[in-house]
Amino acid sequence: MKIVADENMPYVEALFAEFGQIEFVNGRTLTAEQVKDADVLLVRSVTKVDQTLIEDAAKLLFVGSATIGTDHIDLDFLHQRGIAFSNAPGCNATAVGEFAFIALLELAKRLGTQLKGKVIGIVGAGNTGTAAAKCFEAYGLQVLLCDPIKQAEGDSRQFVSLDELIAKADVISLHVPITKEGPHKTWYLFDETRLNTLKPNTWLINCCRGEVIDNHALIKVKQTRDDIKVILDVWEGEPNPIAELVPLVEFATPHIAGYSLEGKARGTFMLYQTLCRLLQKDPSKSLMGLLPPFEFQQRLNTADLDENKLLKMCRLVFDLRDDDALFRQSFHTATGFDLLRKQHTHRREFSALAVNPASDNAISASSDCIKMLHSLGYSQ
Ligand SMILES: NC(=O)c1ccc[n+]([C@@H]2O[C@H](COP(=O)([O-])OP(=O)(O)OC[C@H]3O[C@@H](n4cnc5c(N)ncnc54)[C@H](O)[C@@H]3O)[C@@H](O)[C@H]2O)c1
Ligand SMILES: O=C(O)[C@H](O)[C@H](O)COP(=O)(O)O
Repeated sequence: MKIVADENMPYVEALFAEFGQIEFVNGRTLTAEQVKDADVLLVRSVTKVDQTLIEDAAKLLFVGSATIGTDHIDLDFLHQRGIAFSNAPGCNATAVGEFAFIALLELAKRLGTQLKGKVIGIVGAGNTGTAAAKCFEAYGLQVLLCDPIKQAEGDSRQFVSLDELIAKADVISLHVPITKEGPHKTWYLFDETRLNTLKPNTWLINCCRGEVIDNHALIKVKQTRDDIKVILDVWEGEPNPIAELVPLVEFATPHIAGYSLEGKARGTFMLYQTLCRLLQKDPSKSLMGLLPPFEFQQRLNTADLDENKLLKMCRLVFDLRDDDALFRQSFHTATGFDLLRKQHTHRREFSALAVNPASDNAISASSDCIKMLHSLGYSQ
């Protein structure tokens, strides 16, 4: 069996070698010629899988995308050809939720203010939106959810309309898929008109898909409204963000919100499980067996865990400032954006780090802080 896999997908060798020969390819420049004799194709969000790419791949039985989003896949064409497909829903949701939380702590620090006390509006209450809400709620923040689709399906959580969310939230975090049609289409959901309705001093963070915000309109609005603060992990026209926008953004990263080692491992592992099912084979590997331990010990006085100290704890797993600095240095070169992603050092999720009270410090104030850290996702 021949497996063609994106070279930037960790753990493919460890999980798929048992099925046959693996050929690693550059997913961005993948051609029909390279996939024509593949049985299995494993891709990331940068590969457009459509008729042009796989028309001649007569043996292709499975396409797997180690991503949450499926906007790069022509699902109808795969269905027509009878090729099995799986993405990896939820694989990197925790990573995205923690990214949004850490990024907003960083923004508060940079602006000399506090995240504590802010009202957070989450647009799209699926896997990543829910993971983000979990972090904000663990920190005691009020969260408003907007998801008309889930609301219509009878989801038991409380929802608000987008207009109400914009009017009430201090922070807006975007977590929708990109859709170009229908009553809830998200392409340019935040166009110039909507951006102009943001209340003064709103913080806007996008870690879903770049085109959910009209980036040209955002430049225009930011030029007259510096009170709005923006964090962007995703950009219109990736891998070529509009250069003029970058200096207007407080934190800029190259589509790596989902890049935790755990998230990457889960993504590849979910495709492995699907292929095992398809081939009616019992999986011989385990997810936990893939992840290296994260060893770190530090004595913290958690009795007074203020926001500064909380941010320091978050920086143990992910220091967003490094990615922001690297992005500004090299996003504008021809291959800069993709190289930043390829060379990204996968961070760990909060769960990789165990937090326990020191035996001589088990007073009730510290145990509240420890409970909060555990609710955020740190292990016991
Ligand atoms: N930056 C990254 O690294 C990264 C990582 C993972 C996912 N993503 C992107 O984030 C998107 C969301 O991921 P997810 O796992 O939460 O997906 P999901 O499908 O679990 O949730 C998306 C939610 O958005 C809701 N929605 C759709 N249209 C809406 C609208 N107009 N208004 C409000 N809600 C709407 C849906 O009902 C759904 O509940 C993915 O499709 C992917 O494009 C980015
Ligand atoms: O849809 C997703 O899962 C994310 O956007 C994902 O993090 C994209 O990462 P890539 O596949 O480009 O490595």
